[in-house]
Amino acid sequence: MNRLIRSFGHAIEGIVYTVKTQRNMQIHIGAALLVLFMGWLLQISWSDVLLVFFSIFLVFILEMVNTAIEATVDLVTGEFHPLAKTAKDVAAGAVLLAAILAVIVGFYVFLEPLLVLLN
Ligand SMILES: Nc1ncnc2c1ncn2[C@@H]1O[C@H](COP(=O)(O)OP(=O)(O)OP(=O)(O)O)[C@@H](O)[C@H]1O
Repeated sequence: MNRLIRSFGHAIEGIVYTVKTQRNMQIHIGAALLVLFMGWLLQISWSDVLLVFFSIFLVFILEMVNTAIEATVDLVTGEFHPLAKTAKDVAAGAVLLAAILAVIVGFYVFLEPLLVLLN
């Protein structure tokens, strides 16, 4: 049980580290809070809330994996290496893809209620 609690503590440390040190993560959190507030204002359906949560968490998760890969690469080498570049670029690309998906979901969920509100 103690081991389980310790693992949980390490996981929380990882989340806190990412939020504290990664500017992109802070931007993702700001954007997520804004989107959730908009969802509340526009009274989007529960299934759309779920969709929004999935996209938000996907971006958070990949930003954390990206941070882990960056730390690992920096641990292994401080020198310029084509494989280090590949590892970091691919990880960053994964975050970008998740962010694009989040924008697509945003359009799908918010476009209609926004148009209704504006009319
Ligand atoms: N050791 C290295 N060898 C080769 N290229 C590298 C190396 N370290 C970084 N790069 C290149 O520089 C880019 C930026 O790397 P860096 O470690 O500064 O990430 P970052 O800009 O802090 O990323 P993020 O904004 O996601 O935190 C990488 O995507 C990669 O193209």
